[in-house]
Amino acid sequence: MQHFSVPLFRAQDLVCGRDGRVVVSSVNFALRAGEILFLLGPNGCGKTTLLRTLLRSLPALSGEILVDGESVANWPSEKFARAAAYAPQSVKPPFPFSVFDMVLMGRSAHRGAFSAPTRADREAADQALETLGLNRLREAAVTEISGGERQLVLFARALAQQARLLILDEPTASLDFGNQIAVLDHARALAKSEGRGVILAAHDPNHALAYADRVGLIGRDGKFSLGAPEEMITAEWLATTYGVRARVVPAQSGVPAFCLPAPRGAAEATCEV
Ligand SMILES: Nc1ncnc2c1ncn2[C@@H]1O[C@H](COP(=O)(O)OP(=O)(O)OP(=O)(O)O)[C@@H](O)[C@H]1O
Repeated sequence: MQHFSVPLFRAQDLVCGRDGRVVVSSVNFALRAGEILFLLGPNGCGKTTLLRTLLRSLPALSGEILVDGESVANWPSEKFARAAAYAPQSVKPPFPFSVFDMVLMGRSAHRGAFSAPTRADREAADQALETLGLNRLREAAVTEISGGERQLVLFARALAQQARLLILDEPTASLDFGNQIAVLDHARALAKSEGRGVILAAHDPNHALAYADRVGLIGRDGKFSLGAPEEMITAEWLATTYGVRARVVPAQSGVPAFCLPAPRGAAEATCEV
């Protein structure tokens, strides 16, 4: 039996890169069932590189990845895919699969490569479409829907995979305000009600302040650092990382902390911390 204190997922002294060049270093974290980890950092700092390394689709330059305390280095890909599901940044697929077939692809880890989908596979795909309000697009070609709709389809495909760990690359980037909150609420429900682990790359610090249990920051130098959201997302960090003056309002009376950027040229007094 799994001891309760063993994290669902752990990255240990991980160094990630492209073509042998180090992009992100000093990655150390343990994610427990029920936790949400946000990754934040400027464009090009290495969030996708790190996520793809965690997923083993890019080789780690050094370090180790463990699921339930076991190194995944030699796991067959089907076994790893049953543990970890991925929704990439929105991409336009090369073939006009139907939305339903695209979501059904999330089930391929649960059956042999050449086996027909089972009833359980179809039910899982239907459930994911229903959850995200995508039923009306069920038969639409994924090449003929909007960018935001395609992003929801990629999230639905990851949901259909029913893995214990969800890795989401900017899942709200092309979504309207309502769908951003719906996706984040759903990710939180999966963590808090079903005990899944969620790792999510994002750009909006307010999303991390409202939804993260912990935040991993990647600096422009590629160094990874980890902490509680309000420890990591400070006015100083926003200024040095993005050159944005902002006021960070601490959590109070059930309202999560949030940051309020001041437009350049606005009076200094508007963003006192
Ligand atoms: N396919 C690739 N081949 C080689 N280098 C790449 C490739 N994709 C990205 N890079 C480089 O790797 C570094 C990290 O890129 P990555 O996409 O991981 O950053 P990111 O933080 O996810 O960026 P963004 O916020 O813009 O999505 C950058 O220097 C980028 O130019």
